[in-house]
Amino acid sequence: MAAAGGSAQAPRQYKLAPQRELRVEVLPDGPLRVRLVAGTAEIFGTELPPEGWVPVPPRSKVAIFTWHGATVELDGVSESEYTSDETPMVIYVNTHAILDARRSRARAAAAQGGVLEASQGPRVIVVGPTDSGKSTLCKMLLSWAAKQGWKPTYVDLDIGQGSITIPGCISATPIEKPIDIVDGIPLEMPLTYFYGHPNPSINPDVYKVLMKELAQTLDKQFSGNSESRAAGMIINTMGWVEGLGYELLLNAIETFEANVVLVLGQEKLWKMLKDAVQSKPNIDVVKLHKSEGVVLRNPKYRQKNRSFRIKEYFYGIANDLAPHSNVVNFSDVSVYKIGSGHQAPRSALPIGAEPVADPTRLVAVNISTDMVHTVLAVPYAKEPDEIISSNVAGFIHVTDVDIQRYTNNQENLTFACLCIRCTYLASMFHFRKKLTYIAPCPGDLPSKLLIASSLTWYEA
Ligand SMILES: Nc1ncnc2c1ncn2[C@@H]1O[C@H](COP(=O)(O)OP(=O)(O)OP(=O)(O)O)[C@@H](O)[C@H]1O
Repeated sequence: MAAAGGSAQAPRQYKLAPQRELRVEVLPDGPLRVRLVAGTAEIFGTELPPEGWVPVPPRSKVAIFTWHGATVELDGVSESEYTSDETPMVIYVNTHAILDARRSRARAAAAQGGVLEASQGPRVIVVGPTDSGKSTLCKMLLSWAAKQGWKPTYVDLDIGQGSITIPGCISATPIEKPIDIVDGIPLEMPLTYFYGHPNPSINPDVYKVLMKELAQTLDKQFSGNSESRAAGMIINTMGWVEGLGYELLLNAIETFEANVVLVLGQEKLWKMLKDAVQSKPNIDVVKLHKSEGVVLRNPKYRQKNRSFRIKEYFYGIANDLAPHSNVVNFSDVSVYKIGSGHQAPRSALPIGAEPVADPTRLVAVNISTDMVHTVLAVPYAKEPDEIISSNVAGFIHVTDVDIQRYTNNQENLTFACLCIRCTYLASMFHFRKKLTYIAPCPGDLPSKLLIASSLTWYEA
């Protein structure tokens, strides 16, 4: 076992015996790279190429694992690095083999024109407390399946981290090849629904509605694509497994019709879920060991990581993208918030009816300086009432809201207030009312409708 730490480190080689892994934590400002010198090794299911250096992204915590033995070389500074032979990898790969057999059975059933249910591959949901290795296990199961030619669908319900697009979203995307060690989950074809907050307790009903929308859309896609249907889904979930969090997990199992529940590292949760679904014999609830290598991340780290995920959306993981700055008039866009939770006033209701909060109500919001530094989603919706069921085309980040910059250009002058001071000002100036934002691509926004959020990112 070898340890390391912060200061300059010379390139060093590790000879790994079969089924051993080298665990490395990369510093926030990296850089660190790895090279396979001999044998074969993989990072969370994706093989290291036989030649050349592979950069390991800053802040990442990885395990370089070998099935048959390998020598690897590290170059750069790390926060820590050590080897271990205590890994649950054999159990994980056996789980993959069972899922794979189910995929093959589903494909065969589809070829024989059997009943629709038989042609459905495994719908796997991975659950467990925070830092139990859920996202990592999902990556491995997806990459191993893709390596064998399947195109499983990755569904990410973890709005706290957002591994497909940004936090605050629930998303799904087909995985066509092992997940790239540097670029992560491919961004080309995600199906994304915007919740807008990193915590489902802010509006659990909206979270449930969005899960339902996503599940229905995937069902439609599967009905026309027997290969995707046979490959099935791997669903990642939040680490919140108590109270409302547990209720939402049950809801997710039901909504996505999961038939395999993999429970990581918590006996109590496994028992609770097993009891909860005992009347459904088609659901297998399986307990798996958590890897000792999983790194614990405190709330401050998670908050920082959320900001980095937002930054990466606009600037790229390697900081190699250049977002485009744009300006729109307030009158060119309409911003909505989903689910204010406000109750309709009694006066607006029929006599005797009690006001009930509508958690999925759409509320138009005024553009204000409070929006600076927040993320707004751009849905494909053309009408406001389509917003909740619409997936999003992308996101913009508000960099400035200009409400009161005066100009002496007197066109389009509108003043609601008729007091002497305003009337005087109105005769000289008009308010510009412009919103400035960055977007990943140049050009006009694909929709005039925007969805507000509580997600913020402060450009350094
Ligand atoms: N064997 C390992 N060696 C080193 N690092 C690991 C190992 N397994 C997982 N990690 C790292 O530990 C961290 C936490 O793992 P992961 O994100 O999979 O947990 P999680 O249960 O999904 O977390 P969350 O609570 O955010 O949902 C990640 O940075 C991951 O890369």
